[in-house]
Amino acid sequence: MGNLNKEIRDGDHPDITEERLKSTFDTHKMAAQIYNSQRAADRRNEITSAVLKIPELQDIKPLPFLSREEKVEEAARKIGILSEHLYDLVNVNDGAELYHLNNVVIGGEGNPLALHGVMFIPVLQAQATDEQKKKWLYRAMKREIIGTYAQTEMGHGSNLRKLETTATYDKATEEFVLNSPTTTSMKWWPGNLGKSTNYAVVVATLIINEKDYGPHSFMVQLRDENTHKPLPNIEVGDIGPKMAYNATDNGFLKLNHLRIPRTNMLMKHVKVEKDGTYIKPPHAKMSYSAMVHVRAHMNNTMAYFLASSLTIAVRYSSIRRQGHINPKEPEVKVLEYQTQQHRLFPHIARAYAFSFAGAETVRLYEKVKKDMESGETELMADLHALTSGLKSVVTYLTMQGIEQARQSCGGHGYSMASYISEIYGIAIGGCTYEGENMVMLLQLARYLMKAAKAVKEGKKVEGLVGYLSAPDNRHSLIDRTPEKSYDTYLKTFEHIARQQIFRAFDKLEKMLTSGLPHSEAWNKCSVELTRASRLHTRLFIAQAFARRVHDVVDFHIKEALDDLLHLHLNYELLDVASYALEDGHLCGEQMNFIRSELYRSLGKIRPNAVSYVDAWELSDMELRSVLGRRDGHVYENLYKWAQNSSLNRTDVLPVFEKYLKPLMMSARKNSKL
Ligand SMILES: CC(C)(COP(=O)(O)OP(=O)(O)OC[C@H]1O[C@@H](n2cnc3c(N)ncnc32)[C@H](O)[C@@H]1OP(=O)(O)O)[C@@H](O)C(=O)NCCC(=O)NCCSC(=O)/C=C/CCCCCCCCCCCCC(=O)O
Ligand SMILES: Cc1cc2nc3c(=O)[nH]c(=O)nc-3n(C[C@H](O)[C@H](O)[C@H](O)COP(=O)(O)OP(=O)(O)OC[C@H]3O[C@@H](n4cnc5c(N)ncnc54)[C@H](O)[C@@H]3O)c2cc1C
Repeated sequence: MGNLNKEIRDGDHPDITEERLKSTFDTHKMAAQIYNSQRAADRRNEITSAVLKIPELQDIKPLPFLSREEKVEEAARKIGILSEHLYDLVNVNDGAELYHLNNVVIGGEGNPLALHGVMFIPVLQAQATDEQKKKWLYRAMKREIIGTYAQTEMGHGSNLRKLETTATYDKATEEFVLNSPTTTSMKWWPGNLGKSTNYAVVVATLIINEKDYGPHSFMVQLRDENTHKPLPNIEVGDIGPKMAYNATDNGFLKLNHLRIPRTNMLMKHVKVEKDGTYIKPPHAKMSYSAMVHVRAHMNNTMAYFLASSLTIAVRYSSIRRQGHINPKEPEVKVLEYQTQQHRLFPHIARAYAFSFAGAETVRLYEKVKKDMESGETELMADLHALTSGLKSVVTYLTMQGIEQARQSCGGHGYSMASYISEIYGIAIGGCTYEGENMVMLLQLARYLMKAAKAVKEGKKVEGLVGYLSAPDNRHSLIDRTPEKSYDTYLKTFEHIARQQIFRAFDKLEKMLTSGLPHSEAWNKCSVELTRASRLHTRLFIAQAFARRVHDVVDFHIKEALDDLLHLHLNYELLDVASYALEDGHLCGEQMNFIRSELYRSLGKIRPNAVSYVDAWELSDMELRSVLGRRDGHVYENLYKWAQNSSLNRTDVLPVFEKYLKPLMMSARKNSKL
């Protein structure tokens, strides 16, 4: 039998090889769990190998040494080369293959086609009529035109009802007049809007006969297809550097009474007829589909960002030696410290959990998308609730995990050589885009409050909130039953979420009965409401993890995932235990049990730690991290990496003659006086 860990190679750092030799499971079989099939895991590696053979697709130098302009240019250069090889490298109809190709070749900092693939094409697929698809979608798919999704304005992002960009129907000419009447009405933020795209789906408030019909989507050509110059009545540009994600030209757009044909409104579900008659869509929020598309996929993206940071941190922790546990023995790998394990391993478990919850979410999304094709909208509310909660919880916990990974690398974690700070910057954008996290938690809370009301009225609720009408134990059975089952944990999570949902509900009801208007009462309860949403979502994540482990057939993979799940349940429960201690559902003795199970889990995970992260099969090319190198040879490469610094081009910088020398000379002169 070969090595179970597939990353073992001759010449690797012995400390990392030692870790890999301990693996109890086949890392490539584990990759099949993470990427949802063996075929998908194989394809990732095939794509990476093919890319490595194309010299023009390699980074010209480490990305942190590029200026913003160079980053934008480098991403565009690679997009150009990629299009020559695209059909040989991937199945272009497979989103996961395209996503992987992008991560390997370009990375997370963005590229001119980022929004084209993630929002422009999906919005046309979901909202364009067949005729409109012929006109724009097929050209977009061939990349004859490049587009983006322009919704957010300088003054409004969360509250779509107050978008100031107007699309006023002119019956006489059968046109919409698009206008940005104020500074705050300028579109502000859309990815690639600034410089790359020549088309955009612009979301504007529809006005017919002075009546406001709310946000609707319109296709707008922004630039000439040949010269790329902005068209008349259009002002467009880049919004400037950001915390990260700087290869992307997030942009602004001002429309000055721009006229577009009536047929440029995306009209698959909603219509404005020639005479200005408005025909409602089957569901009022069908036009929000592009946002739901991204939210549904974000769990997997976040799992990927988290796993990338952890791969870097865990590999580095296995070659970094510092200090002693036994003073008579050599310095230990920092991974031996319990604090280091506690800092990293629960986040490894979360990365797996997010990936499994993500797979379930994408399945539901695909079903709803298919239903919507035929005007069926029943599951839209469930999907919106689920994606709103997950988007918020997963991005927030990812942020925590990446920062822990950075700190766990000590000083070198702070260097861009680790690349963790860039991953952090990119990932935390997710807390804001596609709906600010608090706003989206409150969307889920609306759904939860409706379910709580139904239960209070004696109705049975099902599906994602089914547990609200299921029987509950007064006391948790953790450590109270002979068999060790995850059900006792999941029931405890259910209890906690249920209690909080009803606590928020009761508080809200009390305020409403006291005569407070709904919106004011809602605001006064909103912290409790967001807590309810978080607990409900964390329950869903734990359940999704347990469902996946339950379904795994391979004994060794099941055992390894079971260890991670055990860690996850104990760690997460400790994190929210105060809710269960409050009403005596858990007692001090059970808390001691959960804590000792957590520490036991850390020890159980330890031998497989490197293998759990290796199983994500993230190549050196896509990690772009000196600390996270597969071969563990960090130190000599840190030194090589620093040679790229432009400050090292000369021994003496001009600033010496200009500023430092005069400063020192004058100080010396003064001290002689
Ligand atoms: C939802 C809002 C907050 C409120 O909307 P509004 O219309 O004002 O609400 P109300 O009238 O009050 O109605 C509320 C009711 O409506 C229900 N509702 C709301 N939305 C939906 C929905 N989508 N589906 C179903 N139902 C819905 C809601 O439940 C209420 O029902 P009820 O009354 O309680 O019964 C809205 O204002 C809003 O959404 N705000 C947030 C704005 C937002 O999200 N903006 C996003 C702009 S675009 C953007 O940010 C883009 C970012 C790009 C990032 C790029 C990086 C990408 C990386 C990710 C990679 C993804 C990979 C993809 C891979 C692939 O493509 O294959
Ligand atoms: C990297 C990045 C990429 C982006 N890409 C795009 C894109 O391609 N296309 C596009 O159209 N947009 C894009 N955006 C914009 C993004 O979607 C919005 O910034 C986001 O939806 C948040 O809206 P906002 O900026 O108006 O935040 P605000 O709503 O102003 O948030 C400020 C604060 O107010 C709070 N708040 C607001 N409303 C409520 C409420 N009702 N209840 C309680 N609290 C509230 C929020 O929680 C937050 O704390 C992008 C943003 C980023 C950072």
